Amino acid sequence: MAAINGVSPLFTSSSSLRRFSVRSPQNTPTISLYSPFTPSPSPSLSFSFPSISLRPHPSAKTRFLVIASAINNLSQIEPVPVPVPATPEEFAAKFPSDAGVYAVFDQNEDLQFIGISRNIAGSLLTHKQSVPDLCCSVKVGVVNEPDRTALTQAWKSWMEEHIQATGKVPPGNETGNTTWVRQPPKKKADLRLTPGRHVQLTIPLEELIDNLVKQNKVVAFIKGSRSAPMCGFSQRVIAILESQGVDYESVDVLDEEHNCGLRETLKQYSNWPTFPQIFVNGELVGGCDILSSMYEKGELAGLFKQ
Ligand SMILES: N[C@@H](CCC(=O)N[C@@H](CS)C(=O)NCC(=O)O)C(=O)O
Ligand code: FES
Repeated sequence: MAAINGVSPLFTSSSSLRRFSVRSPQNTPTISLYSPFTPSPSPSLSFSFPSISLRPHPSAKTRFLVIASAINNLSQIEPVPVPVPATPEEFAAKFPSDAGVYAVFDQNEDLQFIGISRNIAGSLLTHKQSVPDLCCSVKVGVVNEPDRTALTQAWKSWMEEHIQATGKVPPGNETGNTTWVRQPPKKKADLRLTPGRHVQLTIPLEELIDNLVKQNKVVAFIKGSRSAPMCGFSQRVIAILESQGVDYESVDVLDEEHNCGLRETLKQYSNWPTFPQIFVNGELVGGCDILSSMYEKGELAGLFKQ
């Protein structure tokens, strides 16, 4: 059963909202609406999708004035200005951290994007930080019992309303527009010992390795790149390092273009015959077995703190 709460712009937190129920005559989903407004004539409203009528919740001391409705009344919700600066505290105070739908407007009050979120305040903060100019005010609708169907229905309802009113999809919802999509954090590039085979360095490879492991706190020599390890042992150590949240460098020993000769020279430098090889503070810690064992014993945090 879906329940949807429209959040009024006049309130700074969801806890201060009053709740009303909306029930369809055919007993289709109950929708709860929050309204900041004081008594009004008993409301009765029909929506095209889904077909429902409004009436005050029996326990409500005040009656519902149809302004802060959620799914079929996007146009009737006053937008809430987005706080600047964009801090988690400001957003948590101003917007609910519940699941629901939200519509974002730019400074010209043009609707840019309609989104679904499991944490509306969190999503809005991310948007404000990544596209501040497009994110000036928002309308928010909290969805109670927010299963996938209820959320999708709420989103679809707002989207249909906007398309009906303007004849177009908000730019941020157009196919291929990734402005509002959370991008996965970019992985660091692997380090390279040389610019390429075409440049003949006069510095011996041992010295390059020595500099590299001494100038970087954690270095993993692996087969393949950190984003696409070419061997299960290397993959395992990358996963372990990532799980620790440690800032580390990686070097691909199979990259003969930029690390020509590294595979054999490193074995001599470290006196260790296999890869991966993990160095911390210029010292070889070991390979996959040793790192895995330290991980299982919970010893890695201490190692990386040194
Ligand atoms: N037991 C080793 C497993 C790693 C291993 O056996 N690596 C092999 C296969 S990837 C290797 O590097 N052989 C030398 C080479 O390929 O040059 C560890 O703990 O790291
Ligand atoms: S490349 Fe075959 S086991 Fe590592």
